[in-house]
Amino acid sequence: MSFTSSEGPKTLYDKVFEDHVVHKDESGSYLLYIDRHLLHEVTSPQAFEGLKNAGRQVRRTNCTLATVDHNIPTWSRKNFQSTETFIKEQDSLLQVQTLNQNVKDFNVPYFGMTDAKQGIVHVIGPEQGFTLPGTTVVCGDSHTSTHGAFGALAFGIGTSEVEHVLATQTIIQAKSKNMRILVNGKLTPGVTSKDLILHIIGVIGTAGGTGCVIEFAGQAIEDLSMEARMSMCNMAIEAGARAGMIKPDDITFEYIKGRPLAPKGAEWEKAVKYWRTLHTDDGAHFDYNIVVEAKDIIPTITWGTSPQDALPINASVPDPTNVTDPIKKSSMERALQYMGLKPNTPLKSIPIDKVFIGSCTNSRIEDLRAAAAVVKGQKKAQNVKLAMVVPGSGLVKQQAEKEGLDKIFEDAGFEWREAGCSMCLGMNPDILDPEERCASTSNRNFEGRQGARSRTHLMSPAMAAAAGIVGHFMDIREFQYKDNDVPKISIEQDAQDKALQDAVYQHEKEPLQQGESLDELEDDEQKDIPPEDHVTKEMPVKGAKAPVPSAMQPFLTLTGIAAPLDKANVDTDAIIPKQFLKTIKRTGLKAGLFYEWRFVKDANGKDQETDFVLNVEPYRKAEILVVTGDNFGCGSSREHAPWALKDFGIKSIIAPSFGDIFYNNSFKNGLLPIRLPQEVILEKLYPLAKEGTPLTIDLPNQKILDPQGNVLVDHFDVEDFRKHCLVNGLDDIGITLQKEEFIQKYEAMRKDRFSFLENGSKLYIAARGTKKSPYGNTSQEW
Ligand SMILES: CC(C)[C@H](C(=O)O)[C@@H](O)C(=O)O
Ligand code: SF4
Repeated sequence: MSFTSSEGPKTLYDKVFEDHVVHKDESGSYLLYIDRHLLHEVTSPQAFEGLKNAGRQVRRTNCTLATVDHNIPTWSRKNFQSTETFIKEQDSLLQVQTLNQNVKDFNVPYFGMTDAKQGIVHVIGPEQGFTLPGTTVVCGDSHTSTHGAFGALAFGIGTSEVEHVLATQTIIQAKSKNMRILVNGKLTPGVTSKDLILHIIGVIGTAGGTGCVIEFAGQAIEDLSMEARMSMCNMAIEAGARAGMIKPDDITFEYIKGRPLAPKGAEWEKAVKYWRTLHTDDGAHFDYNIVVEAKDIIPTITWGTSPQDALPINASVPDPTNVTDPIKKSSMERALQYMGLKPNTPLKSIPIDKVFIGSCTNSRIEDLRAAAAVVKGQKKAQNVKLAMVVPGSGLVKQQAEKEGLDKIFEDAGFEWREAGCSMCLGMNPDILDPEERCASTSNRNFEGRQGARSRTHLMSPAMAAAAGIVGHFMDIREFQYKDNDVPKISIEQDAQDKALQDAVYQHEKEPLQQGESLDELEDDEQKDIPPEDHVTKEMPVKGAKAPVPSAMQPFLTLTGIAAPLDKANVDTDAIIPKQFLKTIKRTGLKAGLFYEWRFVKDANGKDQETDFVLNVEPYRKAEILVVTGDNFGCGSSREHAPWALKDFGIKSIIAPSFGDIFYNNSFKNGLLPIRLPQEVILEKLYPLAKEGTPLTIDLPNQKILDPQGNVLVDHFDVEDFRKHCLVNGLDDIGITLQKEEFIQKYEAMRKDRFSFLENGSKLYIAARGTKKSPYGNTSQEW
């Protein structure tokens, strides 16, 4: 039974999407059921607060799994006593404590700091078998696209949507376009999926996938291990896509089988039968088709401040004098200045200061093995001040230690750390000093990403490790390995992986009795789990007030000063840098808006205003932003970006295109993003904004006018449903809760057809409070 029935051949995305439609309204907007919801401490506090204020509960705790990752220090937890003593930064501590409390209040399964299963949210989901093919997976985090490697429809959402999913287990979605990136042939030795995805982003650009779900297909993709597939899909968001997907196959099933939250026994068989139907049908329509020849790709790194600034390692730093497009030329000049690079310098000759091996892109066991293979028997270069290796989860760490990888790194002078996001974003103490250059396996090289004025170059784990050994970037294919016994840049899944992984899981459980298999034990455990449907439905919510209708200010007509911004690819890290994300409130973010662009430090370390447009009259009172370049709000899912803009007084942003998640988040906060062709902006709106002339945005009539009432733009597009909500100041959750009947109908169908999804994270709800800490402490968070 399907809730929608479109005829004809379908793409993988079409199939998964259609199998989750709860309701489609007249305006064409869909309500989709969410199977898996991951939570972390940065984007959830305001969502839980919203639930509490409205007296709402978590609809399905067993579809939910929480962990801490962004804020936590990566230094040793051997002497861990309490979160309070371990986390020194008070704002980081507050976010972690808030999550600790929220998971208790709402009975959400949680891997806290004393749990060996804790780790980066996109590492733990797959590792536990929580992420499954054909599921919808969301998280208040842009790199949720990672989970698409399993043939799941997985995408990042903002905090308002986190609240929506917690309350309703659904999300309001428009259908995306289908894009296929076909990678023909085989990758050559030394070339990994990280090189492949950097190459692809270099070709299609960071806005290339906007509005699309990308399916990665072809021989080179099918040959990839699950871990390598995850690195690919992880960075689909850097190509601007809503999600990345790869058809599930035997490699996928083999990876999932036996994981703690994966279906077992007959449910496993039923699941695999369904999962085998999840592939693009012959003749299915793709809106965009891109073909890449695997043999053409060589190890690739970034030189600039956007993931699209990717080049083969044997290239040189680009020269802006060769660029004619003025916007591209000036952004290249700025990037080179920021990165401290001279045009035409060979990439291989650039020295580095630090190495970071980690992040949700490349912190899994296979990544660590590839890096260890390079490092084995070698020593970190003298000029490299720090090389740190941060495993993606406690379980990855344990496995690496069993294999002796920690020793290999430490012998070479690399630091071996505890799991977390770490220097990928530096919300914890792991940051670069100003102007330090880092060889990093992460996914974003934005300005200030790894610390104020930091310089990030993205690359594969083996390339980052090699840079740490020789002290500058190098082509991994030319690297002289010391020890031939260790696997070199393995792209294949090692069968031993899972055996070891299973051993780790087993260690986590009660010791097995003689003759008892792990499978049997898990089946028994699952029998003990109380029959759940809406486990928390009757649960009193601590701190809950009487239900209040939450409504926004209606948006009708806006007349205001429009600030001109002549930039492309303005990412949400630039709109609101990471240090301002450590709040548990939605307000008070004005001071952080465009912080690195609005302020410089004086000799006394005090903030002084720059000549950035919002510091100049009359734009200090701007209510509209007129942006000339594409892809405004790309990158992170942080809803703090629209919160900060709103706090400043901005109510509408006009740009040629927007980052998908930012676009969504804006509407949820009463902020109107308007897409217009670049030539219209340049000809009609930008000149008026430059001279300080106010603009009028008439949302009901979808027009833009000048102060005399002359029509400048006689039509802009906005989806009916979004317009309806803005014009009437309506709250999405309230609207969705009125569709309870449809949600229940879907859930009844799901219980039958997708019974193998029912348990979800229930194992950890039942187990809560009974397990011992692997570190031997009695933990309050356990
Ligand atoms: C903090 C979170 C909102 C953010 C994201 O969405 O990506 C972070 O993980 C990042 O990588 O910038
Ligand atoms: S991109 Fe970095 S900060 Fe964001 S979830 Fe991944 S590891 Fe964490």
